[in-house]
Amino acid sequence: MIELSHVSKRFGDETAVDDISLRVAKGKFCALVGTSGCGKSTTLRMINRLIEHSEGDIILDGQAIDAYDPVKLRRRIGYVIQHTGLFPHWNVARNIGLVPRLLKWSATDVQSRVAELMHLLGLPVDEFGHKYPHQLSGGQAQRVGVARALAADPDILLMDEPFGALDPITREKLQDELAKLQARLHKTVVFVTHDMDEALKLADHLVVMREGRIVQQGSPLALLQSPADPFVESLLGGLERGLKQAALTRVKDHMTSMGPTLPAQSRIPGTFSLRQALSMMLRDHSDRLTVVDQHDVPVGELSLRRIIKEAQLDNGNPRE
Ligand SMILES: Nc1ncnc2c1ncn2[C@@H]1O[C@H](COP(=O)(O)OP(=O)(O)OP(=O)(O)O)[C@@H](O)[C@H]1O
Repeated sequence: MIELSHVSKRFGDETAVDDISLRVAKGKFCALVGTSGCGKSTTLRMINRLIEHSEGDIILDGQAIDAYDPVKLRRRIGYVIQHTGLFPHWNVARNIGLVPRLLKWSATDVQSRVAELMHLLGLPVDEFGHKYPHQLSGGQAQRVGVARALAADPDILLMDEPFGALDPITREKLQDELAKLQARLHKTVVFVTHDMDEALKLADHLVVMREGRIVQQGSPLALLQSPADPFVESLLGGLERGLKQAALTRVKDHMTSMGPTLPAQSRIPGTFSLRQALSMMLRDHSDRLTVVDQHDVPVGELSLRRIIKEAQLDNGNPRE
């Protein structure tokens, strides 16, 4: 668990981070969002002591970070940055094995861990192990950065705009891969991004910062349902907020049982989102969908009326 309690950071006269408190439970994914210069990266770097905090307490697994040796602390925490930070004159395998080597793992253990991680990140060791960073695409280099951060199996992963420099398609692919990886590895993650959609997609806990302070934090759905002020609302997409909320809500959680009428022709898997359901209704000129399970067997139905009613309920308005 990571806990920040009344933490501030001053650079000379400037307060970069101003009295913030937040807690990331073990295995949870926390995203820090906010406009440029609001203190996101400083917050992240205080956690691994790349920057020392000026005030307050930062506690990792019950112990104040001041009690750890900074170098040992950083070896326990994975860190991924936007431009990978790979050593250009080292090949991929050597880059990934960096921390295990520093921790004095045996050569055989390092080698098998590197191969395991490269397999996990979709970079076969035979093909990529001997390449140098300049021979990789942006997406491949970023995967190597993630593999390197995971090499010594840290409990905590800090990620600073890791996909910020990638094109939208590669970025989305890496987000999906990270979500899958997280579902499997359950790291405690703090992730900095400018991209609210990326944060909404990945985070269990969303923290919105402005001018060094936290303006709101909570689950993505809670923030979408009741943004604290117009700033948070505009970051969350203003008028698009309804669709973003629908994107986080699954069809199977809102379907009703099959009615007595003929089932609708359009079929949607229950695992799809209400946003995808709305899109399908628009495409098929239909206000009703048949919900199917993984074997394409009908298990319920979803109507436009139902989606709108549920949205009213989620926003705290009574049902009609
Ligand atoms: N080493 C430093 N010395 C002086 N001021 C700094 C230093 N590092 C950061 N700052 C200042 O602290 C404030 C917060 O910076 P920080 O990098 O944490 O913001 P950010 O939210 O991560 O921004 P961005 O999204 O643009 O990366 C900024 O005003 C920045 O100029």
